[in-house]
Amino acid sequence: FLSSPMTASIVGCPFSGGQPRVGVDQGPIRLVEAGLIQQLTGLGWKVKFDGHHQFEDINATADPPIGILKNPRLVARVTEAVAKAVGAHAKKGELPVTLGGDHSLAMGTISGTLDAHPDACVIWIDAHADINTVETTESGNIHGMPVSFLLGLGSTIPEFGWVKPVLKPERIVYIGLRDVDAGEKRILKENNIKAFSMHDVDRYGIGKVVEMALDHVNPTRDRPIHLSFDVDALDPSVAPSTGTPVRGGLTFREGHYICEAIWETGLLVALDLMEVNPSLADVASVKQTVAIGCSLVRSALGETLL
Ligand SMILES: N[C@@H](CSCCS(N)(=O)=O)C(=O)O
Ligand SMILES: [Mn+2]
Ligand SMILES: [Mn+2]
Repeated sequence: FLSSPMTASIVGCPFSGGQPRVGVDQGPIRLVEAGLIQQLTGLGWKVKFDGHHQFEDINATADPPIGILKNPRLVARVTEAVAKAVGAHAKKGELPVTLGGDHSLAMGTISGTLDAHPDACVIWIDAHADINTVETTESGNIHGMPVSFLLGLGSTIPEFGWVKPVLKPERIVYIGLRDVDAGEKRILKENNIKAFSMHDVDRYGIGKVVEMALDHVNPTRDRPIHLSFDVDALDPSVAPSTGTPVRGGLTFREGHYICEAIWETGLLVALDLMEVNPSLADVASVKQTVAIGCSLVRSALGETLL
C-alpha cells in the first residue's frame, strides 16, 4: 500500500481542544525536538515534515458548548483539516504519522485514512474506548468520543456534518482497555465491537492478544491497518506525562510488541501517537514519556531489536 521510496509524512498537530488540560498541544513539538525525524531517517525512511499545523483558534464566546460538548466548532474544524491532510498524504502512498495532541484528532486521521484506503481496519491502543456519544458523554470532552463519530453512533451535530460514518464496527479492535464508562460498555456490547482489556492481556499474553485482534479485523491479513496509539494505554509508571493516566497499563515491552507486530504484517498505512502532554510531570518523567513516544513510532515503522 505504500509507495517507494517509503515516505513517512509527519503530521504535527499541536491541539488540545478535545480535553481541558493545558499542554497536550506541546506534545508534537517535543516529539520532533527529541529527534523523531532524524530517528526515522536513520531507519531508512524518507521523512516529510513541513512544520506543525497552525490551527487558528476560535474564541470561547464564538464557540459555546453544544449540549455539554466543549469547543465543538474548534474540534470540528481542526479534525476536518486533519482529515484532509492525512487523506492527501495517504493517497500519495505516504505513511502519515500524526503526532498529538489529544485523541479527538483521530476523528480526522481515521477519516483521512479511510478516504484513501476504504478497506482499512483500525487498531486502537488505549486505556479508554473513546466511544462516548453526545448522549452518553459525562465530561463533554470530545477526546472521549471520536470513535462514536466515526461509526455514526448517537445523534448527529450539524457542526460535525463533515464526519461521515465511514468506520464499521467489525473493522475496529481495541487493546489495553481498563477505564470504560458504563455508557461505552453498552455501546461496545450493542455494536459487537471487539475489545481486549488489560484482563485479556494478563490472561493470554500480548502475543496472543495481538494475533486475536488481527484475526478479528484482518483475518486474511490483506487489509490496510490504521494504528491509533494513545500513550495512556501504557502504565503510568512507563508513560507518566499524559492527561488521563490509569493504573494497570501495558508494560514498556507490551507497548512495543504491539507496534513491532503490526509493522511485521506489512500492512500499516497510518499511525497516530496521541495524548503526550509534556506539562504534567517532572522534567525526567516528561522526557521519559516523550522518549517512549518516539520509540513506539520507531517500532511501528520497522525498528527491530535484532
Ligand atoms: N471516558 C472519559 C475519559 S475519555 C479519555 C480520552 S483519551 N483520548 O483516551 O485520553 C470521558 O469520556 O471523558
Ligand atoms: Mn484515547
Ligand atoms: Mn486514553
